Amino acid sequence: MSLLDVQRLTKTFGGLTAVNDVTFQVPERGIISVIGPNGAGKTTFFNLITGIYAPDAGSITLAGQNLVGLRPDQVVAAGISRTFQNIRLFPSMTAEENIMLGRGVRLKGGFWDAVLRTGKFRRDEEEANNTARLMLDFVGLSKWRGELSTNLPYGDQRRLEIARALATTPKLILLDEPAAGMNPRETEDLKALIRAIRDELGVTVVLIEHDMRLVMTLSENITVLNYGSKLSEGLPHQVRNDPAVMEAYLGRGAAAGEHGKEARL
Ligand SMILES: Nc1ncnc2c1ncn2[C@@H]1O[C@H](COP(=O)(O)OP(=O)(O)OP(=O)(O)O)[C@@H](O)[C@H]1O
Repeated sequence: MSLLDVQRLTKTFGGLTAVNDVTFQVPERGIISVIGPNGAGKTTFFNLITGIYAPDAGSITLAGQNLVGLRPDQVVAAGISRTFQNIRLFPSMTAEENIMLGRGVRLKGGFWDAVLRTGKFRRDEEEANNTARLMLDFVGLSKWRGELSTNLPYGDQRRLEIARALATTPKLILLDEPAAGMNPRETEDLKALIRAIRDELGVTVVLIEHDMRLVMTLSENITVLNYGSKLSEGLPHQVRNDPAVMEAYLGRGAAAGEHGKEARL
């Protein structure tokens, strides 16, 4: 059984079908990429899985549990966390505090436990602290623990976002363009981190990425979206050699003349 099972998912915005009848399955402990030209529907697809948008049709299950109709925080509690295309850290908080916020969804105590600082609250706080330290260590950012997140180098801010998503102890993590803006060295480090997330934490990874070198060397399976529909799917070399994929990229890339990395499969 797939860990994530998406069947015939569709989402329209007015007259535009952003995601069109997409079926997508992710095996447990897989590293899977979703690629496609700009506007292909990739982020909308993630937004549907994470409860930001409700689909018009189709089903989404995680380990057999239905996710359609859940709020984003409920999807996190069910076991899916994510990072976003643009950095979404709290700049006035330290690296550690940013991660503790991510942990909030797993806390057991309620509002009054926090107000009254009950034993349950203190245990929650201690657990959040421990998780934050473990995750900082895991992504290699221990030295930045007490530093404001805004003062971290760019690549480290992106790693911190991943640490925050991991602090919710997900079954599956969705990474939306994790290598965007990274230099080649940072991208290599990111590749190792993504492998460690799967190999050491046992967390399944799905990423949207435009950096084709990263996608082709890291992914076990690739799904290509184009105008909201699934255009191709398969092993990296199969997708790379699929004429329909080349045409989708080169057609648009050549027309726009500016897609850079995207056009180079
Ligand atoms: N909230 C919205 N309202 C209306 N249209 C939207 C909305 N969100 C996305 N779209 C449209 O849906 C289509 C798919 O957009 P989406 O952002 O999912 O593509 P993408 O593949 O993630 O693109 P990129 O690679 O540029 O990030 C686009 O035409 C976009 O303009």
